[in-house]
Amino acid sequence: MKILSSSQIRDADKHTIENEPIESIDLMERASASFSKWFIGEFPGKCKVHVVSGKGNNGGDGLAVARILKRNGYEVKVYTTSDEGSEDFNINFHRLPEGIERKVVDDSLGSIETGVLIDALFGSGLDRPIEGRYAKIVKEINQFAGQVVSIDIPSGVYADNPVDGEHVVEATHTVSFQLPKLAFFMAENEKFVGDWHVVDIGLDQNFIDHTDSRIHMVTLEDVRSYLKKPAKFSHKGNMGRSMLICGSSGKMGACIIAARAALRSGAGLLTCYVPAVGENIIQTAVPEAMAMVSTFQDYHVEEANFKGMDAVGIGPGLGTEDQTEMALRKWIKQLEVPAVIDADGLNMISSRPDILKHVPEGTIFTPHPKEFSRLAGEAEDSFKRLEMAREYAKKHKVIIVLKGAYTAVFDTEGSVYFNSTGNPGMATGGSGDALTGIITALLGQGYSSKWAAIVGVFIHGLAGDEAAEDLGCISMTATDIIDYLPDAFRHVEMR
Ligand SMILES: NC(=O)C1=CN([C@@H]2O[C@H](COP(=O)(O)OP(=O)(O)OC[C@H]3O[C@@H](n4cnc5c(N)ncnc54)[C@H](OP(=O)(O)O)[C@@H]3O)[C@@H](O)[C@H]2O)[C@@H](O)CC1
Ligand SMILES: [K+]
Repeated sequence: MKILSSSQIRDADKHTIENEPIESIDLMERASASFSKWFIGEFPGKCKVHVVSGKGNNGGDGLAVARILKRNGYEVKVYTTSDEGSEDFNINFHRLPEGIERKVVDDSLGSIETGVLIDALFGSGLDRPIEGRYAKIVKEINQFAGQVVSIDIPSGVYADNPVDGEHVVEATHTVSFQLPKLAFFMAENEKFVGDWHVVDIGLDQNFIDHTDSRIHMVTLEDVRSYLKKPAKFSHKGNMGRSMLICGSSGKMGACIIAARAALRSGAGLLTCYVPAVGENIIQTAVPEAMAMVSTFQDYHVEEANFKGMDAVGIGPGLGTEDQTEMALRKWIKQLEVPAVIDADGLNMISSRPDILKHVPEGTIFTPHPKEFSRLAGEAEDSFKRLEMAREYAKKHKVIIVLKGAYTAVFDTEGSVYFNSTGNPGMATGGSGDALTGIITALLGQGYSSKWAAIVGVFIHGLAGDEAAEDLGCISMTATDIIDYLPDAFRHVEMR
């Protein structure tokens, strides 16, 4: 699914009005009906609803929603910051039926004790920080003890830029029209956006399809269409020969997790290249994998032999010994197959950036934000980090998997794909090692680097979601994520 900027959405809105054709006020009615349908589903008990409307079209939506909810049996009170506003605001202001309490407010809503508050103060037309009387209203909204539902976007949040003021509505839910907004994927906006939802308002799909956007959200349908099904005559040899270069004394767990995840992701033949300390451990814990053993006891020092391999995963539990760093340099120089580099592998590249020039095009890096800042420098905010990661991926011709609440995959052409699965329970030791194993296995099965990363991240998150459903976010471990991989793959396969 594409993510469009505010101005692109405005163009889609204009195009729809001209070409459907539909009057602007009727499009507002359609949007408000979609919002109300969501609202009624979420709050079926006929609670008291407080609608706070600004003077623009976001406020106009609020007024139409007030009318629709009243018709559906809710007790509704409307607060407007003026009695006049945009053309469509004015029409909906006059359409407010009897029986809806109205209040034109200056800088205070007055005391609101119960019910649900709908925030329609500002939408995508916000163009400066919220100040003065509006700031006081936002403060009151944030002091309200009940749930706050923002129409389209929380007031004070910009769709495409970082928040620049102190006064921003902290919504429990945000119901966005047609498409999600880039702002929803940024960690610092989580407290403003709450849980977000998208409702269809019937903007011209053809227009959206032909609008150029390099920002996407990966959906189940996307992954479904890219998932390779094993051919009828497949055998272990053509399901990919993959190698994981992993482990050091005290860090063999990372290796076991990556190996198990790779096997659960369809790796045909898996070899784990480990230091001697790891031989018995890996052979016992993961009997399905072969072990290639370094002569050195505690960590990696030598060249691995990649001959006959289809994909390589480098990183889980490697440690950052100087000699391992020397080895990493050699591995990277002799890489001729697709590879994913994670964790200690990335840390070593950060401390020796000259290694970068030897990294083959299309290699996948899977940093979390801290690892990314070691690679590319600190970013002021998530929007800047997004631009930095996009530039880094383009410049070095690598695929970046930037891990976070919404893990983002950056391809070498400047496009970014936000993942839509996963939960906070996955921020647990070993979770990243599992992802490395999954992506290595997919590379081995012939997925392009970009789609191995996108599909791998989605499946990893989906397995985490299935695990969380049964076990809860607090108790789940990386091993649980692996145990739920079969469910996740089945879920994607199901039609
Ligand atoms: N996309 C779609 O297809 C559809 C979109 N729809 C809806 O339209 C919404 C966008 O509406 P919108 O353009 O009228 O803007 P909105 O946010 O209501 O602001 C209005 C005015 O507020 C002002 N203002 C700005 N910042 C300010 C500040 N800090 N402090 C004080 N004032 C400030 C500024 O006016 P100014 O004061 O500069 O004259 C601005 O023009 C969108 O979010 C969605 O809900 C649906 O109805 C139908 C389909
Ligand atoms: K709003």
